[in-house]
Amino acid sequence: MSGTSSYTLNSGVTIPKVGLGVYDIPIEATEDVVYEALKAGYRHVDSAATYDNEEQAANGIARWLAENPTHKRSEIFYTTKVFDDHHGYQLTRQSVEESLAKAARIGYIDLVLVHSPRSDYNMRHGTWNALQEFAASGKVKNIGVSNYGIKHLRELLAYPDLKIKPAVNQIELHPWLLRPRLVNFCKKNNIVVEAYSPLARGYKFDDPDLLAVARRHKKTPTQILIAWSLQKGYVVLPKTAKISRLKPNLDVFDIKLSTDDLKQLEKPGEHFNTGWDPTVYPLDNEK
Ligand SMILES: NC(=O)C1=CN([C@@H]2O[C@H](COP(=O)(O)OP(=O)(O)OC[C@H]3O[C@@H](n4cnc5c(N)ncnc54)[C@H](OP(=O)(O)O)[C@@H]3O)[C@@H](O)[C@H]2O)C=CC1
Ligand SMILES: O=C1Nc2ccccc2C1=O
Repeated sequence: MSGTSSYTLNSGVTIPKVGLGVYDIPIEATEDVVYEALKAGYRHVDSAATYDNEEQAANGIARWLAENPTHKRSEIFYTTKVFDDHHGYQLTRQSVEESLAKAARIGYIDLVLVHSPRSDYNMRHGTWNALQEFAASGKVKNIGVSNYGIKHLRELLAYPDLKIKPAVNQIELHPWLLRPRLVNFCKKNNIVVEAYSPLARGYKFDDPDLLAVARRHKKTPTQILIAWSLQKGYVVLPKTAKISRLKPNLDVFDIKLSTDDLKQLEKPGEHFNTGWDPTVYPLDNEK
C-alpha cells in the first residue's frame, strides 16, 4: 500500500487516501516540493485559490508527468478551493476559471471545494450551481465542500435544484478534535471526510500519550497521526515543505492502531481547533 491507496467518491471516481497539503509552502518552493512528492509516491495534492501557489502546484505535477511518460494524468488527484470572497454564481465562475488557467498544464482539476460556508444562503446556492455546471462540463471532475457543519450540509442537500451532492467535506480532524456527529453525518450521506491539519500543525507532537503510542509502534508522532486519520477512514492531508519529510510521512500503511492505542490517543474533551472553525458559522436565520 502506498500513495496510490484510495477511496471511492460518490461520483465513482477514486481519490488517493493521502494528499500533500500545500498551504503555507512558499510560492518559490511549491513546484519542487510537489514534484518531489510525486517522486516519493504521493498522487494527491491539495491547494486553494487563497494559497497563492496553485500554478506552482500544477506545474510540479506537469513536470513530473513530462519526465515520467509511462504515468498518466489520471493517476494524480489535484484539488483546489473557491474562497469566501468568491461566493455567488458569477464570482465562483470567475474563481474556477482562474484556477483552471493556473492548472492549464495539467488540463483539468479533479476536485473543487467551497472553502467555507461563510456567506449566506443565496451566495452559497449560487456557488454550488456554478460548481455543478463546471462538473457537468468535465473541466472539473468532482465538487465538494470544506468546513461545512451539519446545518450547512443539510441546507445544501435540500436545494430544490440540487443535481450533484458534495463528494467530500474537508474539515479539521485529529485526536484532539474528533467531531463524531459531523463525521457520522458525512458517512451516512456518502460524503468522504478529508482531515485537514491532521498533524494539529505540530502543536501536540509532545503529547505524552502520542509519544507512548509512537514508541510502541517504533514510528514517529507524525506517522502515528497520519495512520490515525487513515484508520478512521479519512482522506488525510499532511503538509510539509521539507523534501526529507515527504517519504517518512507516506511510510504509514503498515501501522495498525489497536483499540487501546486509539483510546490513548483520542481526547474527546479537548475540541482543539488549530485555526479557524467555519463549521459553526451561522445560517441566515441564526444571524
Ligand atoms: N480547508 C481548510 O480550511 C484548510 C485546509 N488545510 C489543508 O490541510 C493541509 C495540512 O494542514 P496544515 O494546517 O498545513 O498543518 P498540518 O497539520 O499538516 O501540520 C503541518 C506542520 O507539521 C510539520 N510537519 C510535517 N511533517 C513533519 C514531520 N515529519 N516531522 C515534524 N514536523 C512535520 C510541518 O512543518 P514543515 O513544513 O517544516 O515540515 C508544519 O509545521 C494544508 O496544507 C491544506 O492543504 C489546512 C487548514 C485549513
Ligand atoms: O490551509 C489552510 N490554512 C488556513 C488558515 C486559515 C484559513 C484557511 C486556511 C486554509 O485553507
